[in-house]
Amino acid sequence: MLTKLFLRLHSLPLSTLATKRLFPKERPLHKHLAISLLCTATGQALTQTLTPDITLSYGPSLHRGTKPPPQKQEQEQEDGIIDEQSFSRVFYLAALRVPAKDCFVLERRLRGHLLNWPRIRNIARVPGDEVDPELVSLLGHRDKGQEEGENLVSLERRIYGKAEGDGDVLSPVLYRENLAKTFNSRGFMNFRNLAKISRPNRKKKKKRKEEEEEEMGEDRRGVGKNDIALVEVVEEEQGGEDLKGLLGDKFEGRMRKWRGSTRLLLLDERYAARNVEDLPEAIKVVLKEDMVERKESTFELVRCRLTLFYDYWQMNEILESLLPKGIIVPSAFETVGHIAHLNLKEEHIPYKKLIAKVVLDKNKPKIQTVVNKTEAIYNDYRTMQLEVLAGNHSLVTRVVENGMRFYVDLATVYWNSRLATERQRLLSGFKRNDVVCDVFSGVGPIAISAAKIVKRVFANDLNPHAVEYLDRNCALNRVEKKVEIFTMDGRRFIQAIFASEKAKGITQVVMNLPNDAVEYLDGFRGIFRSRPNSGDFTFPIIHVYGFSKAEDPEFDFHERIRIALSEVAVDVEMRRVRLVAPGKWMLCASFILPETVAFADSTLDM
Ligand SMILES: C[S@@+](CC[C@H](N)C(=O)[O-])C[C@H]1O[C@@H](n2cnc3c(N)ncnc32)[C@H](O)[C@@H]1O
Repeated sequence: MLTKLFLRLHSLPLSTLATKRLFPKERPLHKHLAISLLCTATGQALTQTLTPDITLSYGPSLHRGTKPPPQKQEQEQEDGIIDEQSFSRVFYLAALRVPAKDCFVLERRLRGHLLNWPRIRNIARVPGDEVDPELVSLLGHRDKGQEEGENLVSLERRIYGKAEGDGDVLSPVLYRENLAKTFNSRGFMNFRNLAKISRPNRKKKKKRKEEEEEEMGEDRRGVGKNDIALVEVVEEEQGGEDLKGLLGDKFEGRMRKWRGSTRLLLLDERYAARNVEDLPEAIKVVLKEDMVERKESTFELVRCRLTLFYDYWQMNEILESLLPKGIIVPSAFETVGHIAHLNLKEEHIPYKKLIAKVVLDKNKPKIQTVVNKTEAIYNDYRTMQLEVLAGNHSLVTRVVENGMRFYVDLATVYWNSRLATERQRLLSGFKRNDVVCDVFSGVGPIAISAAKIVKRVFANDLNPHAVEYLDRNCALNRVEKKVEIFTMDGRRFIQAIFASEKAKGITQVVMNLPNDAVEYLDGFRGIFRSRPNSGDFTFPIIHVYGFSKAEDPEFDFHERIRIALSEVAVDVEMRRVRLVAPGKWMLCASFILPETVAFADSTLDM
């Protein structure tokens, strides 16, 4: 059943319009949700309804709308397989069909009355709404006082060489001659040679097309269905001239009024079941103005169906509906390059593959792999035990931080994107003449970024995989000449580097191994002991990271530093970096290596 309103000047005032013509069966929202099965004329099941949630009476929600009938047999939900079809929801709305060229002006005017749903454009397109302007000009416009019938006859003559009642068909030669005389340059499209002369060159044509698209403000690729939603007109006027025969199947029913390209302005869902006289004044004014201006309306009110697909819904909406009630929906994850890194709780484990699939689906294409940390970090290299739950199994990824690129293999090296801000802060304190010594460098986020600022960097890590990536990343960021790489235990590295000639210029030392770095501070005791006291020494600034669960984390950390250095008078600048767990702080302490420590007698047992 198709119904539409065709507004004509004489039909004013709008309140006199027969309400039933517009939406023959009023279907207010609550009724709509209550219907268990809506049947089409052929008796097929059209929709399955959902139990309405009274608390959610407005806006798109998986608890609202109706489910379209399944297209294929619903499958048992397997591990990690999501029945995407079960997330489709159908909403019925009213829309104004308007000429494409007017849609943006009207959108601005009617803003408060249009559909305002996230990610749904209130200017919608349906298949066949685009009409070649040349065809429109061939038909002419009724505004010019020409009857539609005349337009059709003239169009038929131009396309077929004859119209109904014209008698014999013209001979091809005469026909072409006739055409050549009457057509303007754009009318030669069907005749190759003539078309070549008259067709604007490709570049110009492309430019014109782009301009037209820009005018329309839309991307033609978005016509009809996209991945998140589909708008279809479900009720419109029947009758009128059928131009299908002339223009092809896709124009069936659409071109009867021959207005050219059109767009749908989706009206706010409150107006879904309203008749024209019940629409707000702002909309009625627009309709009236149109009729006055053009002698007959080019606007029509249609009923349409908006289907929202799996891709429309946000991650939390999908997870909420997938997971049993009472289970907290995992909402956050860390990302390292193309990898999403979950930290699932015990209660999530039975659903880990489903959760991972949703995370993957909702964060493509940036996320290609979803992993879960299977146990806390205990090993020396601070690497994580990861289980790949969805996507590709490659844990080698590329991260961009601070304008630098880093290759990382999460299976063998440490990386934490959450420290990016802290690293940035640390780097902001480095100067051109600094020489940096990164004792626990990992794949180089500090060392390599520092190398762009400072004179020289000595970077060390015990993990051979980390050092391999450090080397690769230095080359990738073109700092290989500035960075000298070592693979040693941190304490021995400190001893070795400060025993060498390199020690002279070292101004900054970074010790980012928060679990244990403070224990390595004893490595500085006596580093200059064997050198003459009058020598040219630089006492570097040491930046050491640590965790503290104490009530006064700064005091606690300071105490541990003093103990490690066996020195009471250490003037420390302390900063809280971030809360890593409830009650557990990560801190950064910065201090100048005390002279007493550097020349201390007690050294490490080598
Ligand atoms: C927390 S990570 C920090 C890495 C890097 N600074 C970053 O911000 O990504 C600590 C690094 O210290 C390395 N490491 C652990 N124990 C070490 C030791 N005894 N000597 C040297 N490096 C060590 C680990 O392999 C790891 O790469």
